[in-house]
Amino acid sequence: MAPLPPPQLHPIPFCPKPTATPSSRRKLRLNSEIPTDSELMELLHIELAGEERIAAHEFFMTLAACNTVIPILTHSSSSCAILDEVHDTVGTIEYQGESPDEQALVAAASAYGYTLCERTSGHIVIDVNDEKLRLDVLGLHEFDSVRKRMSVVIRFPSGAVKVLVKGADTTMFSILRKDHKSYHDIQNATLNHLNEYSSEGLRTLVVAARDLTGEELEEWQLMYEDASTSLTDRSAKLRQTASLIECNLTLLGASAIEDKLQEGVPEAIESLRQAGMKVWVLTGDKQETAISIGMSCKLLTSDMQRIIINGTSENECKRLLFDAKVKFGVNPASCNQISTCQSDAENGHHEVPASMKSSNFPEPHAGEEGVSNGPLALIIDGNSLVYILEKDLETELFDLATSCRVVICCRVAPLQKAGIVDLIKSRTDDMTLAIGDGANDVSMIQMADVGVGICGQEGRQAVMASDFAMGQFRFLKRLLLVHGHWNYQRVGYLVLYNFYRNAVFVFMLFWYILYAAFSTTSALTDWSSVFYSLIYTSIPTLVVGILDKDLSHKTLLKYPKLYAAGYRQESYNMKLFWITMIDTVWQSLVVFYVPVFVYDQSDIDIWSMGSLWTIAVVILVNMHLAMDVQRWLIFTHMAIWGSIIITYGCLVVLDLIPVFPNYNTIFQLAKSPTYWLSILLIIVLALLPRFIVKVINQSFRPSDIQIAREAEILKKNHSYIMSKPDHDTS
Ligand SMILES: Nc1ncnc2c1ncn2[C@@H]1O[C@H](COP(=O)(O)OP(=O)(O)OP(=O)(O)O)[C@@H](O)[C@H]1O
Ligand SMILES: [Mg+2]
Repeated sequence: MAPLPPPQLHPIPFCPKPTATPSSRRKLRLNSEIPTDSELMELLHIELAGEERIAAHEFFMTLAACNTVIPILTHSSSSCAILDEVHDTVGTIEYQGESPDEQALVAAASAYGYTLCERTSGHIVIDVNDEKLRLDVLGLHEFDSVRKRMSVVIRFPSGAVKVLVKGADTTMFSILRKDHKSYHDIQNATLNHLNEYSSEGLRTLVVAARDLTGEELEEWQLMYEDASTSLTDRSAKLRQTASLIECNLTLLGASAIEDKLQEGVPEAIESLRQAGMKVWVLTGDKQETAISIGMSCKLLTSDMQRIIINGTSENECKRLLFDAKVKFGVNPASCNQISTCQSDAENGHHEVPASMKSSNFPEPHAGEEGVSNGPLALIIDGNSLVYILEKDLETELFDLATSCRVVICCRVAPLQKAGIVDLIKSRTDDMTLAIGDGANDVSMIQMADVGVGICGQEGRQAVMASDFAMGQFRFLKRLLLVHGHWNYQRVGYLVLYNFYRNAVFVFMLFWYILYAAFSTTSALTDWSSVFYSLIYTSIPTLVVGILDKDLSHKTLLKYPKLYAAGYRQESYNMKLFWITMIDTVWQSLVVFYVPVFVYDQSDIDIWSMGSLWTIAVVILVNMHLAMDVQRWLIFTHMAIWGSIIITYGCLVVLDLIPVFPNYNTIFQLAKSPTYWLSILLIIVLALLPRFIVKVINQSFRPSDIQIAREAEILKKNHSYIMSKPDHDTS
């Protein structure tokens, strides 16, 4: 008998927490916000006979049974366990599960009258149009990203045993029964529907089932038992067991689920791109779905030229890559700076995209002579990646991919996602960032330099494997553009400052050793040497390192290009390091020699000189820091000026102890104005070159950050003046 075309489940809006609708004698119903197809509904309510009716019945039974969703009765006087009892009360049922897609499918099945209402380890109960069916679950082959399908073996009350399977079209069509005479018609009709749905950006699934014979069941049961209790290679054995029964299936239908983009995804991606990052999408979804999602998050635009690589053999992939390179004039990539970031642009229940950021990433070659005019977008599928990543075609892919503005890899397995990140990591010096929300993103998150997990509805595996966790994709913009920028500036400055802070002190001691002709005497007390790093100068370093901000978060979010300072290494680079070191040598010479010259003709003792050097160097490094502080807070004032006061306090205390050689020195010194004037002279002379260079740089060669800062300050002052009442401004 030729089965009729399979029923198509119409796009179902995702309904995360459906609740029961109060209707008399219908005990467990979800809130019917889910739109249903009236024709299909009618079909499902006629007598269970005829191929179309049976296929529709089995389709919804599969949706309700083939999943790992757990129904939770939150408020009900009824119990599904009492199967034959008739209840008038209404229960509220909620579905909980790892996959939001499955929750949506179970909710959809419920809307069509197939309500999953109980699940234990051994059985499930499905309410089929008010008749409760208890089905024994003999085994479950969980979904995995390699098989891209899942199956469940069910014994029906009639004694028949069936395997119900659902999965991605790519892996489902190969395991369907092909001897059926109308197989091709059904397959083509389903494929057309699938293409239609996926080009609308919907996530599609194919549903199929078959009866198991007694022998098949026996053989499978033996293998399943062995595999599920195996201590070694368990997942491989289970996969092998699954393949035993996941074959010769009858196609029942296909479903499509809308996976809405999270709020703010297109804007976030746009900002990341403006900041100079290259965004790549790595998804397990179908190509059409991925392209549609790419369009809706504005990653792909209509003016882009698409290079599609869908090879089925190594040679074909090679040819496609080569042709694309020739056609679009792609030269071998010479870039050495790329960064990656995988982004979950979708709703929490649909993890997805991966991306790469580049600083000096070679700009797309599109637009070259006789070639193309628009930017390039590379779309490549998982099948091709099998040949490309595992063979010697990586270089070709790298050249092509780095020449494209956008890269979308679809139907990729978790390890392929990691492979792509590795491709960029191993061939460039740039930082890669991967972001995702599903278990299939874990390998990629771990492979990338920075892994970000989104706490979505797909479980917590991605979050557990990540360096940073966030609730939504759009927060990535703030994480990178604001916190990334601030942290880079702070760390860059602090590294230089700490080198300077320690080196200026050591150089000062070094000049003394030279001056004293290596006499092994010491001018500074041991206490001063220890306290210098520990007390006198440590707190300002910490406070500025934690609290300083060069620009406000508003400016940084408004002008994503300011992020470029990071990958241009503006805050810390070799040039800056050596300039700082030269400045350090100058400052240490000033600190040491000014007192030497000032007190040249006096009879001052060495401990007094040491005391002067100590306080001078502490004031100097704090003034140096004060010159660079960008945002003055009460804590910054307290830390910087407080450190100088504390240093004086410590010197006074130490000089009060008669057994110390420096006893009383500070009291003698502080009496004379020469002491105070020499400190002033040291500070002015030491910081003068630095001050002049800063002024020249800011006036004649301001960086983007300095310009933005100036604009921010002027605007603030301007708005302050504008907002002042008349009598104030007058
Ligand atoms: N629970 C499931 N049961 C059966 N098939 C599934 C299930 N979840 C996903 N699939 C199918 O397997 C495919 C691959 O899933 P996978 O989780 O690797 O990627 P994805 O969820 O589509 O995309 P992303 O990379 O964005 O997570 C899906 O596109 C879908 O067709
Ligand atoms: Mg997924």
